[in-house]
Amino acid sequence: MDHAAEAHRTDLMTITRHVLNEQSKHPEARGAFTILLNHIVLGCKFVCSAVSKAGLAKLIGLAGETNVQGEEQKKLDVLSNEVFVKALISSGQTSILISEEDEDATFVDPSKRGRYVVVFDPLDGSSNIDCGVSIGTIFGIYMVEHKNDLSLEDVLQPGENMVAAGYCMYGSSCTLVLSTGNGVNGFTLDPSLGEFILTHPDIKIPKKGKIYSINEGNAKNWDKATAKYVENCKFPKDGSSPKSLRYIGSMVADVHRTLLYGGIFMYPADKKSPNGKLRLLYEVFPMSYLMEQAGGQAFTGKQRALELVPNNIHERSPVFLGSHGDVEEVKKIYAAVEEEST
Ligand SMILES: O=P(O)(O)OC[C@H]1O[C@](O)(COP(=O)(O)O)[C@@H](O)[C@@H]1O
Ligand SMILES: [Mg+2]
Ligand SMILES: [Mg+2]
Repeated sequence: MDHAAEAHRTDLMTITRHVLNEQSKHPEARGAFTILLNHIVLGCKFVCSAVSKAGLAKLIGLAGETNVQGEEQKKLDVLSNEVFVKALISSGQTSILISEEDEDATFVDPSKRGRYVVVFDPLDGSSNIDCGVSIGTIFGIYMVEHKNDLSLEDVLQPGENMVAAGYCMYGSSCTLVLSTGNGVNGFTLDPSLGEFILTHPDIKIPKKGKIYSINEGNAKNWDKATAKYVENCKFPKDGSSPKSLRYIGSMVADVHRTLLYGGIFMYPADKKSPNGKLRLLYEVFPMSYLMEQAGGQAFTGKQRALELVPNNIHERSPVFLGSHGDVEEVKKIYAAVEEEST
């Protein structure tokens, strides 16, 4: 066999094997992270299976109503939350969980505690469930030094302190994108094997893209800088071609496209929502972490997103993320508008 064929053969890699390889780079690691990740993967497979039956579940009773057997049908976002909370606690590796669906932080029982704090959006883009459009799960992972005397301070850390982040997209295929701080890799679930296989190794976002992604319905409330940037996407002053607009309304799907094709995804602050819409801990931070790891940028309109320090677990933040060059343009426009006003 020649070398090329040999290399091709060794490329078949499951997500577990990939994480074990990463672990071997840290001699002090004892496998706790691998166990945690296996449980996140389990949660993703579970939710993927539930999402694929979402339309069928409606045949026997609307979500949130009672089905013909008299059983309560759980809404998919509630079900997904239960799946992830159970999967994470039973990993034995978590200490605090923050979920979009739970008002308060969950402090894991000391007998089941590990060293990791997991922040997650169990089902992102839930308004798209009923029309079969891609939705997903987003997660970020922090590590705590100690397992006792834990407080919210252990969670309210800047995004740059995360040790890993990722998302799983439930779309035409089930795709898990992960970074453990050493680049970004994408895995696709082979349903017949029940395994996530490495299909997108070492993802790098294009330096500039041809797509912008924003909810244009909010235009009347935009600030000057956002309006100017979007105008420039449509009528570029440098004579280049206008960008195309794509907006799905599921952050996971919009960010996934941005990561693979390049361009920019924006959910800015505006007059109606001065902090934007997206949640800092479990939407903005994990996606910003992945973008930076793939060579892109994430900016809030004022600063690098990953440097923000959250004040509360469900805090919101504006975000502009994507290709390095496109986010750079937004930064320049914000700086110019700021200078004009001083
Ligand atoms: O409908 P809008 O205002 O454009 O908001 C879309 C954004 O809201 C979200 O759906 C919020 O996520 P949830 O479904 O988890 O609440 C993002 O996925 C998406 O980017
Ligand atoms: Mg969400
Ligand atoms: Mg959600």
